[in-house]
Amino acid sequence: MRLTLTRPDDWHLHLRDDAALATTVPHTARQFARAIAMPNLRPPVTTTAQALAYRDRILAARPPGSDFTPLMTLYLTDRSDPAEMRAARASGQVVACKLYPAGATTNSDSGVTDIRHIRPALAAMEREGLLLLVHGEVTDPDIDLFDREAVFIERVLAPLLADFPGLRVVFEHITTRDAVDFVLAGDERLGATITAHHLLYNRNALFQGGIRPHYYCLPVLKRETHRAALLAAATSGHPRFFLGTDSAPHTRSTKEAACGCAGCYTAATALELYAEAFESAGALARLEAFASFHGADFYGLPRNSGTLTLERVEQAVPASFAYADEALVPLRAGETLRWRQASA
Ligand SMILES: NC(=O)N[C@@H](CC(=O)O)C(=O)O
Ligand SMILES: [Zn+2]
Ligand SMILES: [Zn+2]
Repeated sequence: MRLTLTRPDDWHLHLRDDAALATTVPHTARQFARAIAMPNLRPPVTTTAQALAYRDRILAARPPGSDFTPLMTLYLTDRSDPAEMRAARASGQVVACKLYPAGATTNSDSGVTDIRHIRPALAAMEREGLLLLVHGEVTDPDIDLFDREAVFIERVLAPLLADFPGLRVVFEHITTRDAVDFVLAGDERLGATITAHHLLYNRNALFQGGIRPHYYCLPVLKRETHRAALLAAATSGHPRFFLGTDSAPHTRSTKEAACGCAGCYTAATALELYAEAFESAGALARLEAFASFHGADFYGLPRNSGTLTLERVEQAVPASFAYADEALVPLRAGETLRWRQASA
């Protein structure tokens, strides 16, 4: 069996930088025409000049003949300058800014400590037509880790949407039924990305016979009722849910550690993982819209031409990839996937 889709885009991706790009860029370029390049580098990408320089490094890592296009983002901080938003828009390469609540996730220590600090920047984004992408978790240590997304909706996201009625917002890597319901109840300014791993796994995967660091990401996997709600949303055909892998590489030694990093690496087999999830719901016919249409439409960008074909032939996932001078362990390392990309 074969499944041919319009070439998809990844609306949430971590490519990292420098030597890492030699691994990450070819993996993503093999499947995706475009990807939103997350700005949580060290130091973070906070200016248009930094974003354009980062873009050049990504382009230089493309395989020969690849037309893969990174879409650039800026990292919001307490000191984000509204004037930077005009420069970002004028560059034609920066499409969005990313809100990381300070301390919420990997490389978020320069993130925003209070939304009030970025009100001028948000107003400028609204004027310039830049999207706001959010890591939607509160960082309040009194809030249970599994409740941080739901509390973010109520404390931060709902007021923010009300205060900036012209801002388009993507609720990134949603993990709960609460987030699905909030997006469904929202207007056309609010979209959401969903990862393959949150469609395929619930939190049991983290503890299957022992602790499984390669299933640890943020927001953390939730209980089965939430996974089921995400799968229903992704396969519903609703246009404001779209593909964002959140593929987030960390070296083996920083994952398999006493205090391991958050992030699952899925870019090398992203479409195969999504195909498994959609097949499990009997919804393969809806994969193309989720992967290739809804995101482009939400961002106001043209849909891609060209196609990607998956075939229902098993493939083994490598135990690891070379990554700078270290090893990178992908999700499902050493296991088998039901689908593989044809001839690429
Ligand atoms: N998702 C993750 O667990 N990690 C991401 C950061 C993020 O997307 O929150 C990373 O950069 O490693
Ligand atoms: Zn995040
Ligand atoms: Zn991410």
